[in-house]
Amino acid sequence: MKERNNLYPVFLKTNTLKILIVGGGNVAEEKLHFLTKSSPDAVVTMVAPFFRDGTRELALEFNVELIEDVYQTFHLQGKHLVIAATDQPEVNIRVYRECRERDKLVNVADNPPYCDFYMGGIVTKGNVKVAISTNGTSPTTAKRLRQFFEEVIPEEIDQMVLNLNAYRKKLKGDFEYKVKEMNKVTRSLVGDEVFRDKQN
Ligand SMILES: C[C@@]1(CC(=O)O)C2=NC(=C\c3[nH]c(c(CCC(=O)O)c3CC(=O)O)Cc3[nH]c(c(CC(=O)O)c3CCC(=O)O)/C=C3\N/C(=C\2)[C@@H](CCC(=O)O)[C@]3(C)CC(=O)O)/[C@H]1CCC(=O)O
Ligand SMILES: NC(=O)c1ccc[n+]([C@@H]2O[C@H](COP(=O)([O-])OP(=O)(O)OC[C@H]3O[C@@H](n4cnc5c(N)ncnc54)[C@H](O)[C@@H]3O)[C@@H](O)[C@H]2O)c1
Repeated sequence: MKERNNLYPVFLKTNTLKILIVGGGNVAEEKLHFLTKSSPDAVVTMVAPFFRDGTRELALEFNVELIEDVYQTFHLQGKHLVIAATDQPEVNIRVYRECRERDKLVNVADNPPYCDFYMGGIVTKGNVKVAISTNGTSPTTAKRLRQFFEEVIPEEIDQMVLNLNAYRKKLKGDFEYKVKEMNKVTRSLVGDEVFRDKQN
């Protein structure tokens, strides 16, 4: 059978969930960069004996706690999501194992078999967010698609969702009426051909 992406995307409230990144090198910094680009208010702790200068700058800007230490099991306490990105494969695998034992979601960066979840390519335009996954088959494609959508999705999309939100609040009627009305006013956003098969 043809392969398809069966992953289920969710939009995590990273301002209340606690994230741990193990490692402070290139890969850890890249993961931190994209995490804070999407979620500047994420609650992040990093543990490593060495941190890059760029990581220290990001940590200062985004209020990331840096612990200068080798990874120890107790660092997992209170964490919901864990990303392992050290250059020591045995440390990354230990983090993976100890997270699974504690029912914590874990991602060993760039190592698909050791990921409960993948980081995605992410486009943010105000309230609108698009997340991209290639099922772990081509991170480069995820990056290129992210760049493409950053270019083609207009900044004004945020004003549109705000206007629609305000319009919905003004509508008087039951849920069914509101659904119909919201679909009616947004019909022109998708091509006519969509309506040949669909009711809305
Ligand atoms: C999207 C993004 C998000 C982020 O990092 O936050 C992300 N990788 C990005 C970039 C990127 N990473 C790598 C390259 C070099 C290209 C290359 O070598 O092929 C580039 C491109 C570049 O840098 O140009 C290296 C790499 N990455 C993985 C492997 C292993 C493998 O492919 O098997 C290898 C080879 C390592 C090696 O050879 O040892 C694996 C993963 N990387 C993922 C996410 C997950 C899958 C996402 C999906 O489903 O598509 C997954 C599975 C796990 C994870 O890490 O979560 C971010 C772009 C952000 C942006 O630009 O917006
Ligand atoms: N740099 C890349 O773009 C790239 C791409 C693909 C794969 N990789 C692989 O990913 C791994 C990480 O690469 P990198 O460039 O980030 O390495 P790096 O040398 O820049 O960083 C390694 C980090 O791990 C930390 N570390 C080592 N032992 C630790 C421990 N016990 N507990 C906590 N932290 C510990 C170090 O202090 C350092 O901060 C390597 O195995 C590398 O081969 C790197």
